[in-house]
Amino acid sequence: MVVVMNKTINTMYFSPTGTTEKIVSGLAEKISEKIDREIAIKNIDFTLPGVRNETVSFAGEDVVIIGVPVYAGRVPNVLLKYLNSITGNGALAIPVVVYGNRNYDDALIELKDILELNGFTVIAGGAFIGEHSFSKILAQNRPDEKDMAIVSDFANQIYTKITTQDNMQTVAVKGNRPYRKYYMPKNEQGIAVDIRKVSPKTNDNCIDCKLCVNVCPMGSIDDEDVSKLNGICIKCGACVKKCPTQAKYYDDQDYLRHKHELEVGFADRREPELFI
Ligand SMILES: Cc1cc2nc3c(=O)[nH]c(=O)nc-3n(C[C@H](O)[C@H](O)[C@H](O)COP(=O)(O)O)c2cc1C
Repeated sequence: MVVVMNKTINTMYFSPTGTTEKIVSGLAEKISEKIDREIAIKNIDFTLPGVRNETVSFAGEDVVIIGVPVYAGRVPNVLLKYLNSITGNGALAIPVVVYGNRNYDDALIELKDILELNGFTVIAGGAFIGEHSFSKILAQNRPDEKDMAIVSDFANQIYTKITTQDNMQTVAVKGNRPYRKYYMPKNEQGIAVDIRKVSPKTNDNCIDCKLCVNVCPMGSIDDEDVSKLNGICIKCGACVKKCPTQAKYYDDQDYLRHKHELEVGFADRREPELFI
């Protein structure tokens, strides 16, 4: 039997430190390798704010692999408006969430619900692990080779599902409804602390290359004075991890305590979870 897949493979991701991009692109590449003809993967990287002003809509012949990092156990709230504006028109979707080895809580079910409300048919979903945005040691260098082997296996399963089922079955994923509240760090007394106002400082290593200005997903770093913020900071880690001279750092005690607590408390390796 010759299996024909007349689908266009699309990827969409928000990925300030690149781990979500690695999983989503890896999945798309592995699926397209199975298809017996040259196909181009269409990609929308919506990490930068300008891209999120453009409207996006799909059609029935599209397969869309869409990924976001897990922030506070949920889909990053700054993305909700954009995500809700994407139209599926019956396209098949594979939601992917990538988390920093603590937990993905209700992020995957939330992303799946958003996609279904937008008119997508959700046929598979996955939660993967990426190096934590706050840390250089928590889930260090993940996704790694072992993760990418699981990505490859997941791609095979997705390909099989798409090419063998006439009536695409939707998938159930792990998570609670109603969703749990946004996860909040606690201080030494066990009281929840709000680190939303925390933002990175800039030290003398800064060579004013403006890279941070160009990678900030909120477009918040002042072009003239890169130590100044003109908008909100979501603590995504892009400016800190991408700075070529390690000039961006945090000194907020609650933030640093939380980071340490995560590094100590969630050191045991977690493994990807696939739903299909
Ligand atoms: C504001 C914020 C909140 C986060 N919350 C969680 C969380 O609840 N659970 C978790 O395991 N990781 C959490 N992370 C870590 C990221 O989900 C993880 O590092 C992810 O791989 C980052 O994706 P990216 O490389 O595509 O930016 C959080 C990161 C940030 C910036």
